[in-house]
Amino acid sequence: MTSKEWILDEESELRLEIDFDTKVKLRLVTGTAEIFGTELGQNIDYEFSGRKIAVFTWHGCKLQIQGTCSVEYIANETPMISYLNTHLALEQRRVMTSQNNGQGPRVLIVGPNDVGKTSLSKLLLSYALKQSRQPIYVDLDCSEGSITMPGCLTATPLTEMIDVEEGFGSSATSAPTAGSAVMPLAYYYGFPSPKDNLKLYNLLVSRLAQTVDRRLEEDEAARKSGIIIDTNGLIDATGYQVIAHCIKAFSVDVIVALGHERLYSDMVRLHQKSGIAVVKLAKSGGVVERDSAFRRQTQNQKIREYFYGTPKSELAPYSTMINYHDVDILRVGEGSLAPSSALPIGEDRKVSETHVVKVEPGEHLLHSVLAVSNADKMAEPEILETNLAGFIYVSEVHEVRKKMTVLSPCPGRIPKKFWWQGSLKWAED
Ligand SMILES: Nc1ncnc2c1ncn2[C@@H]1O[C@H](COP(=O)(O)OP(=O)(O)OP(=O)(O)O)[C@@H](O)[C@H]1O
Repeated sequence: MTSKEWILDEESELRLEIDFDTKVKLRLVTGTAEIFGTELGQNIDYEFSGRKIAVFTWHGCKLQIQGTCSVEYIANETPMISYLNTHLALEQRRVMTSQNNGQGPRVLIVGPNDVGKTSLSKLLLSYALKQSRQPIYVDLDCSEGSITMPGCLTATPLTEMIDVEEGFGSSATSAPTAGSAVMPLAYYYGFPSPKDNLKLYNLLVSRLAQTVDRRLEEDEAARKSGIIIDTNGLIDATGYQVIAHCIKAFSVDVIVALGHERLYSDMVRLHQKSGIAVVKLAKSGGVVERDSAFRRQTQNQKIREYFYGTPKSELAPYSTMINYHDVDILRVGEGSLAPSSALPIGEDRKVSETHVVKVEPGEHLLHSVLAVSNADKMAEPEILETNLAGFIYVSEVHEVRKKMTVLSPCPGRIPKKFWWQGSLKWAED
C-alpha cells in the first residue's frame, strides 16, 4: 500500500476523494485536525471508502495517507472562518436563552444541491457538541437519509461526538446511532423529492416538528442547545413553499442560505420581517458535485450498513420467512393516484395524495427495502403519522407458496405488521 505524508499550514485543508472500491487509511501524525468539525485523535488509523472529505486544521498538522485516493490536494482558501463565526453567533444565542424562554436557536440550512448543507450541519452540530451542548439534528433531505435510510424524515437528539469514519451513521432506527445515545425519530415519506408528494411531505414535517417540540419541552439541555435542520436542495417555487412550511412548523429563527446569492436575498425579503435572522454563507470550493451513480452507490452503502454494519462494528442480519397474509404492505399517494375524472365527485386529487392503499405482495417486492411502521392498526391518517420501528429487506419471494424471506437487523418475529413500500430497492452484492 502506498504511503504519503502531507504537511498542512494553519487554516488549510486536505481534500480527498476515495472511490467505493478502494480503502484509504488516514492518520494524524502531529498537530490537530478535524473532519467536518469532529477532531481526529493522534496516531489513530481512520479508514474511508466511497467518501469525499476535507481534513481541516486550525493550527497546522502532519497527516499520513495510506492507499490511493482518486483526488487529493491541499486548499488554503476555505470558508471555515465564516462557518466558525456562525457557530459563535449561535452559541451566543444559546448563552442568551434566558431571554428567549430558554429556547436555543432553531436553524434552517437552505441552498441548492451539492453546496455542503449536510457538511455544514455536521460542523455546526460538532462544534455545539464540543461545547457540551446537546442539539437536535433534523434531517429533511429525503433523498439522502443521513441518519437512517433514504426516504425518511428524521430527528435525532445528539449527545456524543459524530463519528469521523461513519459520519452520522452506521445508523439504524432500531439502534442508537453514532453521535447519539438516543434512538432517532423517523417518519416514512418514501420518495426522493418533496415534489413527489408535497401534501404528504408537509404533513410529515408538521408531525416531526410537533414531536420535536414535545421533546424540547421535557429536555432542557436540548432546548437550550436548539436544533439544526438540514434540507434538500429544492429552491424553485415549490422549494420556497417547502421552506416556508418548515420555517412555520419548526418556528425557525435563523436561516442560513448557503452558496446562493438569490436565495439569500429572497429569504431576506420573505422572512426577515418576521424577526428571523438570515445569514449568507459561501460554498466551500471543496464541495464536490455527486452524479446520480455516486449518489446511488452512497444509498446502497447506507442500506448495506443498516443490515451488515460497518467494518468497525459488523452486524449479521437475521433471515425470517413470512407468510403473505401475516403482513400488510402499504403504499401512499403515488400508487393510488387515480385520474381526476375517476375520483368520486367532490373529492379532489389532494385527498388521494395521502390516501393509503394496500399492495398485494408478490415478485415485485423482491429486493425492496420496506419500512416497518410502529402502528398497530390501520387507521387513516394516523398511520401516516406513526413513526418507524425499523426496516426490512425482501431477499426472496416464493410466489407459489405465498411466502417471502426478509432480512432484519433484529432476531425473532418482526413484531409489527404494517410495512411501507417506497421507491427504494437494493440488490445485495
Ligand atoms: N471542503 C470539502 N472538501 C471535500 N469534500 C467536501 C467538502 N465539503 C463537502 N464535501 C463533500 O461534498 C459532497 C457534497 O456535500 P454535502 O452532502 O454537504 O452537500 P449538500 O448540499 O448537503 O448536498 P445535497 O443537498 O445535494 O444532498 C459530500 O460528499 C461531502 O462529503
